[in-house]
Parts: sequence; structure tokens; C-alpha cells
Amino acid sequence: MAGMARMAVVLFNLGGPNSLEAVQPFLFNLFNDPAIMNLPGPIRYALAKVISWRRAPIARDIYARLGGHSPLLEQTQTQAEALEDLLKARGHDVRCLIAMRYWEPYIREAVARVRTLKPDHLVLLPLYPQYSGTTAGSSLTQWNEEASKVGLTVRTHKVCCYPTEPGFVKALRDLTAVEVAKARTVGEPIVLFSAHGLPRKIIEAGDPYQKQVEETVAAVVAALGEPRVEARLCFQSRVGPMEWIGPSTEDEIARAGALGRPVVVVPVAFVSEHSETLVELDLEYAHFAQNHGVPLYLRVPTVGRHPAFIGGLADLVERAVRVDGGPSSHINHRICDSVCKRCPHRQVAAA
Ligand SMILES: C=CC1=C(C)c2cc3[nH]c(cc4nc(cc5[nH]c(cc1n2)c(C)c5CCC(=O)O)C(CCC(=O)O)=C4C)c(C)c3C=C
Ligand SMILES: [Fe+2]
Ligand SMILES: [Fe+2]
Repeated sequence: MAGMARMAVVLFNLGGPNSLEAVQPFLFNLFNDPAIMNLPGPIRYALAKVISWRRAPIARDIYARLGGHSPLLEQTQTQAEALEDLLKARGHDVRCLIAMRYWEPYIREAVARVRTLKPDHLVLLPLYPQYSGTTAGSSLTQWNEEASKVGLTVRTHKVCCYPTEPGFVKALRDLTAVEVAKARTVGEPIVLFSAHGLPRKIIEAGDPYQKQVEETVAAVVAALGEPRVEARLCFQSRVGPMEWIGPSTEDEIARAGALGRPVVVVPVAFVSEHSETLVELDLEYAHFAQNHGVPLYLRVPTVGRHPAFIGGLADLVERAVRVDGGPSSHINHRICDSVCKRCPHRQVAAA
């Protein structure tokens, strides 16, 4: 059925600055996103200018420690290659493209490429396992805008989220088990599942992100098959003056330190390496752990191009194309119907 049909898959991610000069305009794009700052256009624009200028020196320092640029695009490219290779090995005629939300290659560039490719099926696949309006939702919304600007008429299938996708869960479980075993040379570890936080107001307005992160953690803990392991969910990367959801990853690290227990940190909402893992988790929190008496601090790698994860993404793509048409053009409608109150597939289904 999908056998000889031509497919394109667009992988969405946040994007990151490719030079230190790009840091401030990248931050401006982020804070000027109505999905991040829900304010009237001119006010948001002015505030985004101010906040991005204020944040830029801190962020430049973060990216300077990564050699002056974010590795996110290279990481995403290796994932796109692995996914394309696997789908081809499964017999599909497919191209995998990348579309970043706040820096190059931008979503409108991917729209232009899809327009020339003219595939029979297009699958939009956010590299965010858990749905948030600030991440996957923002990318899917911008895709709709850019696609309608140029009158793109490709048959489009959207994946909104896959918090308990078996391949994703298996990859995280395998990577976590390795570090837990290492930590046990020192003592019984506390396993801290660390997700990017969000302002509490966004969750209270119905964003399903936190609930879906909890689902991922529950699935990985179940797959670990060790009922006695102490696992906790916490949230990192807070910026700005608003109240964010907690507990914070730092508070949990301090708590483990007070107990003299080793810590295994599992990035549960990122699927590749970038500033939030390589700087925040590996440098800042590692240092914090040392200062708070944690005897051993280990960080689980992100799923990256782990075969189980890439296999899971390929399964999602195949299912998205198979359940073609109507409300099912969104493949995780079971999840969405129960929790994705503002999932973009609803608008697609209604249109
Ligand atoms: C699950 C993933 C993410 C959510 C949710 C998210 C929400 C969110 N982020 C900011 C502000 C910043 N995020 C920054 C970097 C960054 N964020 C994510 C993912 C999520 N963000 C990633 C993968 C990255 C790394 C990008 C890279 O290095 O390539 C930054 C820039 C770095 C810094 O200054 O610390 C900011 C700022 C907000 C405000 C928000 C929700 C409201
Ligand atoms: Fe972020
Ligand atoms: Fe959905």
C-alpha cells in the first residue's frame, strides 16, 4: 500500500544557534513565539527584545562551552539519516527532512523542499516524545501557517506525541540500566528522571506535557523491572521570573547528597544532546552534585540514534501513513482524545 508511494518525513526540533552572534536572535525568536509568551503581538515583540538581550550573555556563555554553537542540528541530522536508512531498508521510497522552530533550517525551508519533492505522503514527526503546546504544538502550528501561505496540498499525517512508544521506552530503559549498574558500585542510587520544566500556568491551562512525562517515567520504571529502585521525576532548565513546575532537579540532587546516595540522571524529554544536557546536566548539575555530597553522579545518554528508538520512530511513520484520512490522520488519537486538549490534530480533523 505505502510500498511504492513516495514519502517525506519532517523531523521537528527546537533549533539552536550556529554561532555566538546567532545567540541573541535565536533567543528573540524563542521568546517572540506566541506559544511561549501568550501576549498581544506588539507587547510580545518588545518583551522578546528585552528578554533576549538580557539572557544573551548567559546563553552565549553556555554555547561558548560547546565550542560556540549548539550540536543539536548535527545530532538531528544523524537521527534523520538513521531513520531514512531504516525506512528504506523496510522498502519505502522516503526522504527525511529537518525543520527547526527557532533557528536554521527553518520550517519554511522544509515546506519549500516538500513542495518540490511532491511526495504522496508527508509525515510530520516532532522529536518531542511528550506533547506540549510550547514545543510540538508550536512547530505543527507554524507548519500549518507556512504550508497554507504557499498552498501546499500534500496529504499530511501528523504525529503529536509518543510518550510510551515501545522502542523509545526500551532505548531509555537499556541506557538507564547500564548507569544504574555502574552506580551500584558505590551504593543504591536515586534515579532522577529529569525533564525540561514549564511555567505552572501553562500546565494549569491544560497542557498535557507533565502528564505525558509521568507516563514515560512510569513505562521506563516498569521496563527496568526493579520494584525497589527509587525513581523520581524532576524538572530542569527554569528561566525567567515565573513559577515553574517542580520539584527542581537541583533540589532532588541536593536531597540525594544529604542521604549520601549516588545519583543517576535520566533525560526523559530530550532525545539528543545539546546545551540542556551537555552543559546544564553534565557541567552545572554535576558540579552542584559534587558540592552537595553526592558520592557519584552519572548521566544517562539521550536516546539519540539508539536502534530501538529509531525503530520506534519508523513504526510511528508507518502507522501514520497506514491510518490515513479523517480524524485518524493523527496517529496517537487515543492519547490525544484523553489528554491533548489542544492537540493540533483536532483542528486538522475538524477542517
Ligand atoms: C521538552 C523540551 C522543551 C520544552 C518543554 C521547552 C520549553 C521552554 N524553553 C524555554 C526557554 C529556553 N529553552 C532553551 C533551550 C532549549 N530548550 C529545549 C527544549 C525545550 N524547551 C532544548 C532542546 C533546548 C536546547 C537548544 C540547543 O542547545 O540547541 C533556551 C536557550 C538556552 C538558555 O538560554 O538556557 C531557552 C532560553 C522556555 C521559556 C520554555 C517554555 C515556556
Ligand atoms: Fe527550552
Ligand atoms: Fe493529538
